[in-house]
Amino acid sequence: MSTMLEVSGLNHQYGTGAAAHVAVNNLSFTVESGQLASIVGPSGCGKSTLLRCVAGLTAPTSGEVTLHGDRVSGVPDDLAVVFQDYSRSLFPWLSVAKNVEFPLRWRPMSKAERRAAAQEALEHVGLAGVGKKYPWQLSGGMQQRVSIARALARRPALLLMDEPFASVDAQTRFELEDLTRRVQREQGSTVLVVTHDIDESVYLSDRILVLSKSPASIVADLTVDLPADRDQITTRESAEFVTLRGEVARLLHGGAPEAAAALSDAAEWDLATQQATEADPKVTKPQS
Ligand SMILES: Nc1ncnc2c1ncn2[C@@H]1O[C@H](COP(=O)(O)OP(=O)(O)OP(=O)(O)O)[C@@H](O)[C@H]1O
Repeated sequence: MSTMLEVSGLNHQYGTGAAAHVAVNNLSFTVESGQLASIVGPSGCGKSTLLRCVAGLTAPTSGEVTLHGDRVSGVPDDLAVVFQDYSRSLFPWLSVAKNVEFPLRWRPMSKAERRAAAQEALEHVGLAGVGKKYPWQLSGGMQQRVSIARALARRPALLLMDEPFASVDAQTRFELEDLTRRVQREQGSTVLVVTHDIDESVYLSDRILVLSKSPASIVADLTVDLPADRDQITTRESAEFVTLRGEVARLLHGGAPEAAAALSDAAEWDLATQQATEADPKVTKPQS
């Protein structure tokens, strides 16, 4: 396997003097071509800052990022990012097909080739029939599928995903995790996912980089030795999954895996309660 991404001695500091805040501290790692790696770390530890530096959206204070050997300075043409907030990343005035085609406008492709690439990407994410609709006519999960299709249409050397499923319900999240794994394997893509969800990092990945509290540094680099064919029920019940989840939890929280499971459950509770409250304001979360 060849190295697709190399991060060397990366530091990032916001502000200067008394207001300075070091968000990322001397991070070094590589991601091999065709690998699906997750970055998991506590809230505010610097995950998004790291991702922005990798994407060329933020210049690191020091250190270097290279993509297939080329130094990243500005957003590389063959890199795509899927963000958490699909509602803000899709253009509401463009049809779904036009949204997916949009980043291809700068490629040396004919209109027909762009249209075909967009259609193929939509088929990959199970949305072959919705090209003429507008994003606001789709469910949240479908909109996030469109964002993924838009990223895939560019056949990126590296696909970055920043908390990509944090804004959808638990069932849709499972579907999107499976979709990501399937598409990644079909296309042999290299994917780096940032998540705060321990279970998701284990289920999705070939490898997990666990980050420390702020400023982010790597506390562990774990290989996920689960079968390539995964299933949301049997994989999550397997002894290997439970052991690895416990290991990540201990590294993150320095405590029992149950504590981390409770944290993950609490996050799902919050989301479910928020959705239920929007539907019926009388619904409230029970006090623990
Ligand atoms: N533009 C900015 N200016 C100053 N400080 C910032 C800026 N962006 C982020 N920070 C700070 O840098 C630290 C890391 O932020 P970052 O968003 O990278 O963390 P994160 O791990 O992605 O957080 P979360 O999991 O909550 O999304 C935080 O303390 C944050 O307040």
